[in-house]
Amino acid sequence: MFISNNSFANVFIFKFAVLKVFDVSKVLIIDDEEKIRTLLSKIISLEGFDVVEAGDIKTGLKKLEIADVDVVICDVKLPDGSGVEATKDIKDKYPVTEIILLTAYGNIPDGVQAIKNGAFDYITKGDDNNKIIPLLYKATEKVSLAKRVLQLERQLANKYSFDNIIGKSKILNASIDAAKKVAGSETTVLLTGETGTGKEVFAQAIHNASNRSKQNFVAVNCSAFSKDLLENELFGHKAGAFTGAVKDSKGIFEEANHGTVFLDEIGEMPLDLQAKLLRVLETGEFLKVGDSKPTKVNVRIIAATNRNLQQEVEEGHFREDLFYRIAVFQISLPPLRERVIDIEELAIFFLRTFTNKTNKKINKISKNYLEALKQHSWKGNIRELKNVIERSVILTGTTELEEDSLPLELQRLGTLDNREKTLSAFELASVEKVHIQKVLNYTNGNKTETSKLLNIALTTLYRKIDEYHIK
Ligand SMILES: Nc1ncnc2c1ncn2[C@@H]1O[C@H](COP(=O)(O)OP(=O)(O)OP(=O)(O)O)[C@@H](O)[C@H]1O
Repeated sequence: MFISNNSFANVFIFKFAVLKVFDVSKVLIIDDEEKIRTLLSKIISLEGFDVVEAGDIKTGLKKLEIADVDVVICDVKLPDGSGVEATKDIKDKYPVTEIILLTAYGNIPDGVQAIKNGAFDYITKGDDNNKIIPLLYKATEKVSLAKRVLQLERQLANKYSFDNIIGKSKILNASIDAAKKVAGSETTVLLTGETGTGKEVFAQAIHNASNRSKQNFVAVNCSAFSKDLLENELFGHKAGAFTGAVKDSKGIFEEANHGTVFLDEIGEMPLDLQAKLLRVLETGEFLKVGDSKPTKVNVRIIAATNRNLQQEVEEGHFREDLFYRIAVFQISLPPLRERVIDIEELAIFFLRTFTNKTNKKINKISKNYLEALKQHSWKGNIRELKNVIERSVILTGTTELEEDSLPLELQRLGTLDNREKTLSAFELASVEKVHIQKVLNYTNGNKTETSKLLNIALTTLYRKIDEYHIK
């Protein structure tokens, strides 16, 4: 039982009408007494909140799955369990949602336990009538702040600007200049380049330098989904569109409304989705899966590919009209082997990143190590370099990165000045060294097992390890 006083509604509608400063928040009332639910619902709706109701915990949990609820007002004694216990389950599943418990008169322990279980607060039915609306405002304020923090954290994690794109080479700077010029416009941009050349980093820098920087930047990798999943990911769906679609769901285009959508690996997008994308580009409209009414959005598109899209068009894999629509402004990102001059700066940057993470005191990169980096062909570009440095930092126990901490395929088996001490890549012994190292890796460094697998005596293995300087 909750309110018996009818003047309650009038007092609070008057008192708090002026305080309506938040977006419409959704409140779920879980109470088995219909009269109370209806009255509470009326009062809360009059305050401008969007209200949903449930008569028991099970129905309440279902409503939580379907609606984006900010605050739950929950009775303690419900036909299928206790609201105090349900608080725990709800907070586990929806940590941002706040819960206000309605406890029985004089039952403080319930309230205390509810707060221990994560409730925002509790009020005593009938006694604390005048507290419900102010408490609701406080709870919704906490929810909006939590949502804002989540959004800011997401933005911060993605905060790339042109200033922290590392590299001084002319070829990279030409790409940066072009990107800076186009950033402030609304033009669709196509970034091309091999894998790991920094296309996503550029896309984020363009977004952050644009007028849309305070809005969402949402990235999707078109090659990571099947056709149906990608359609759902991009455009969202209506409840009931397919088995399991219990509630309306926003797609990436809606999430990024007023912001930027980054379509990575656009060359992998199936042809019929390309038609839908063209429509978004031309009209700003699309149909959600299972919907008959178009949804309108305002997004800027930045696309990226490591394929030759022109060739994909010629081969019939990519729509020509879409190609011309997205390739308005193309920026190509150079592979790392074409900007060897940037390798040192990048290596120092990643060394700093990983020593900070691991608390190691490595502050130097040896000449040989750097030379080996410069001679490598870097098919995985900056991503590969980053991984190589991370590996070396893990393996290094001194203050300097040495060549022997590099993967074997990067180690130059001998430099010009100490050729006599090391092995030429053509010598049979170099193959033996690599093979022993591989078997040692396979056995996690277990020498007895390694010698057995190699079919040599353990003493021979030790001799060879010493001879080839295997670590
Ligand atoms: N100029 C740069 N300075 C520092 N880090 C960079 C730079 N460019 C790329 N990186 C880093 O290299 C990695 C690969 O970059 P990114 O994901 O942007 O490449 P990509 O071209 O989009 O790759 P893919 O085509 O495989 O999606 C990331 O970890 C990124 O942080």
